[in-house]
Amino acid sequence: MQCINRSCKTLVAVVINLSNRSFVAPDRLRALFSTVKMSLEQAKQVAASRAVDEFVTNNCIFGVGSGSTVVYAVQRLAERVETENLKVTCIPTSFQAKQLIVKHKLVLGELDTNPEIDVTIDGADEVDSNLTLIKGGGGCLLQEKIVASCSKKLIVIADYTKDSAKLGDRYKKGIPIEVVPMAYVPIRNKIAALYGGELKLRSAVAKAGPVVTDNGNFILDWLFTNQDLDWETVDRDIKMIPGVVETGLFVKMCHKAYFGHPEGNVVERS
Ligand SMILES: O=C[C@H](O)[C@H](O)[C@H](O)COP(=O)(O)O
Repeated sequence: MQCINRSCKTLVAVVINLSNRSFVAPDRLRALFSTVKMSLEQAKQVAASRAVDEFVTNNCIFGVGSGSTVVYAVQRLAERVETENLKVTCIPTSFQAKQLIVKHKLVLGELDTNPEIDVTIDGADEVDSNLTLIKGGGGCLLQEKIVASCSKKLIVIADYTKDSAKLGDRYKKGIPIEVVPMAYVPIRNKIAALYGGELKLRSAVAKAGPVVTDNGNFILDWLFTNQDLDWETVDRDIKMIPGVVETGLFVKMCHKAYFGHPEGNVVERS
């Protein structure tokens, strides 16, 4: 872990050198970036394992969140199911989550048969000091919010870079808003008129045109400018606009958050 810290410091030095226009060998730079990325993955993994160890119990109904951090939670869950012979029914929050459940040979459930979930473990794009969340960086906000709303507890797992005092301090891509495709322009205008900022239709990476969600909708990313808004009111106001399906604002839903650090420690907030 000291090695990771050293690498982070070296990377900072490299960036300073770059800004001073000193020469840096590309291979060395690539290696440093990859070390920092590795340490972020380790941070996600320790947070995920801690949450699964603390909240998953025998016979529980378990909501499986979406995103890269949740991958580690499902891996840890599969280990525990195997070694402790646990019975856990998993409710997915996305196509990705469903694939993870199937890949790890876990029991797949659905809200039709399990409308009450004991605990859901999910990632987040940003978590503020009140446990208000921005979610939906991966486009899964709608099913994530439905599953969270059916859960006795929503537990967030994240690396330390998601831990924020105020929304917008660290996550710069805005608040995702899932909308019915035909309404994206009027919705964009109405939100800008209500609260300001800029709304961008999210573009797909390996496809021409916009991202289409698991539910066949579009995503607007709202780059808000006022960080001191009452997020509960904002969430309600935006959802009143016809054509808005859901927002990535999760207010008063999160029970506890675990932030993993590269050194292996986990900071908890509840
Ligand atoms: O739509 C995606 C979800 O809200 C994710 O939980 C969120 O984007 C965090 O993902 P990651 O764990 O990859 O940072």
